[in-house]
Amino acid sequence: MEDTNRKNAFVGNVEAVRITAQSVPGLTLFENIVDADLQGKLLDLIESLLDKGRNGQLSDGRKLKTYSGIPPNFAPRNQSREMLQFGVYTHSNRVEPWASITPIPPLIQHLIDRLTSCGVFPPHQQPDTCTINVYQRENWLPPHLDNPAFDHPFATVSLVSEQEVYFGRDMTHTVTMGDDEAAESLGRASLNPAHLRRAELLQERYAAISARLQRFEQHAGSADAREAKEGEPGTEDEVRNILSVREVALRRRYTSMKERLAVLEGRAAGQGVSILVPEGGAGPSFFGVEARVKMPVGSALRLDGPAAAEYKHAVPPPTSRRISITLRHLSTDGNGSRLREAMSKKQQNKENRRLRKVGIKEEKKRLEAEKKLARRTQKAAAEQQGSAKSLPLPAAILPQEGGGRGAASPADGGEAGSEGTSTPLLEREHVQRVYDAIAPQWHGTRHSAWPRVTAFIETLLPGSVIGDLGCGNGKNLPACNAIGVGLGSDVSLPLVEIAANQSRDGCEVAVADVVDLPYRTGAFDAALCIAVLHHISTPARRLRAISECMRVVRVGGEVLFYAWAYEQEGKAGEARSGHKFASQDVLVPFHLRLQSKAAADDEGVATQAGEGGHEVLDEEKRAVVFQRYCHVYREGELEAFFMQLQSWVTIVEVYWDTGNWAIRARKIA
Ligand SMILES: O=C(O)CCC(=O)C(=O)O
Ligand SMILES: [Fe+2]
Repeated sequence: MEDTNRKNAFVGNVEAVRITAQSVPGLTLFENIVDADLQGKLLDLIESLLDKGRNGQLSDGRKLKTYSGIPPNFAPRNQSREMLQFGVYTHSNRVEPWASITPIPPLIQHLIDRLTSCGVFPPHQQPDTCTINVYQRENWLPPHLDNPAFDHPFATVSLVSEQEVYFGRDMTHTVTMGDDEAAESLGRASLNPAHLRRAELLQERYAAISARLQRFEQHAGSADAREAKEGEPGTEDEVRNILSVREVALRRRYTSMKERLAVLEGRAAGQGVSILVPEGGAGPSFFGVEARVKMPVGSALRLDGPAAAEYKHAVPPPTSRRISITLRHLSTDGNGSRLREAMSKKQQNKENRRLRKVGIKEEKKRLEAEKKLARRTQKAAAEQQGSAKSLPLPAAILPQEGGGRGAASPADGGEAGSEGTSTPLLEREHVQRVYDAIAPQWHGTRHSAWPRVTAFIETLLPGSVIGDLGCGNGKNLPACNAIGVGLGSDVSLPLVEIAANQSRDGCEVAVADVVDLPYRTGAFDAALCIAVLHHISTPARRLRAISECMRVVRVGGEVLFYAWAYEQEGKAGEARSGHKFASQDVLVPFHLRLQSKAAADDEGVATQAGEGGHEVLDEEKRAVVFQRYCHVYREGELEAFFMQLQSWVTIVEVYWDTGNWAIRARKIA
């Protein structure tokens, strides 16, 4: 009785309902369906049920699913909202008719009656389910079609604040959480959301980097140039040149991304759809939006025909807290029985199992990530080993300090008077030539940065300019480019050529010996020198390589060095390589499969160091065996070099990682 009175009172208070057909077929907006008085009463009911739900008090002796909070795994993305449901329970767009839930309350039934009397619902198909969505400012819903178990039409009433709803047949979305990207594209390659997001990130990075470059340029002409020693790049002009080369490279990448962005936007416009990116960068972006419908407070939006069946709808984050009430009718099957009855016990069990799985999905993801890290660490150890045992290096072919070069002849380029900067024959034959020849096969098995190297890169400030000194095939460069800009150099041209293509937009790389780097003093914010020092054949050149790496970072910048360790036994629980070295100076064989050798010969890469190298054919294994020179470092040996640089370099960290000694050092002056 009480209910009937209310109904009469409310109907009398509402102004004429305005009905607007929208551009999407089957979509109709009904304005002024709910007046302030009815909204007030609905909000009182909703707030009191929310209070009870949050406190676990919505129960009639059984556990009721009437209230659901935001699932913890959705919370970081805000891709959700609090919910109250009546009649039938739905969860992530799945209908679960067997779940215990409160029946439709009289006030909601009153709202349904009102909608029916205004022509929103046909009298013969009154909604029997209700979902109330409570959105905080950052909450949103991704593009979706409502579960087909619901009849059409269905309708949503909007309360508290005005809200836009998006429609699009191929609408997709991505989510950006600060600097993180969780691409959730659902197809449509022509509007690949990941491309778009990359462009935005690049734009942010560009701004950060160009601000830094400007500051750099202001100082460069004064302090650095004056301090520059003879023979080092550092005069004002040289500084400006290097800066402008770097800036041109950045600008080129930036421009190419901007162009790609414009093409995407143009293509979208040509298809009559738009791309909507969140203000401030964080939040959901929507792609392929064909219509945007503003729902005033108190309006109802009815979806029927194509608007319900073909067009996805999405709810972007509201400008302030918003509540919606969606009213739907659960389908009947051919026999007139409800889905609840039609769903067999077996199906229900299957569904329950699936839901439990969803519950442990997060845990599984975590375990998978852990396993992946362990696999990568093992792989790093395996990469280090090579397939065959190393041989001690005959002492005679080791270059001698103080001008002698062992077996190298003067024509090979003497070291006297050049402070060890010209590459000795041993390194040219047993390092550079080997890598030149094996580059494609090497690249095929070295895919990503080692975990602790990645961890170091990820500690750097966004926009950092990072040198990868001895970059090999460039496997560290994508991680550098994800934070800022990575510039790589390596002694092997074929490897550098591979490295150039490691990132989608290309990488800035150069051919250089690490003992003589072509970069201006202080050019980088940080640098890597990974698996390089063990290929350097004399103590003078090792010292020179370390000080070159330190020279090219700015004061305050850090360099991470990794070099192969003589000690191959890790501590208990650590990954170990199991390798035993016969001596500290060794030749480590690399088996180049014959096919690759032929391919390499075709490209002329194996012949760069001249014909008649050291490699031998192993017909049985169908491989050409190259010998890589390595000097493996004993504990403390690398630190000793740093002692000599004490006045301007300090060691921050020393550790053993899967068969390598690692040193993180900072430039302090
Ligand atoms: O809150 C809205 O406006 C729409 C809600 C919705 O689409 C849904 O719950 O399926
Ligand atoms: Fe929906």
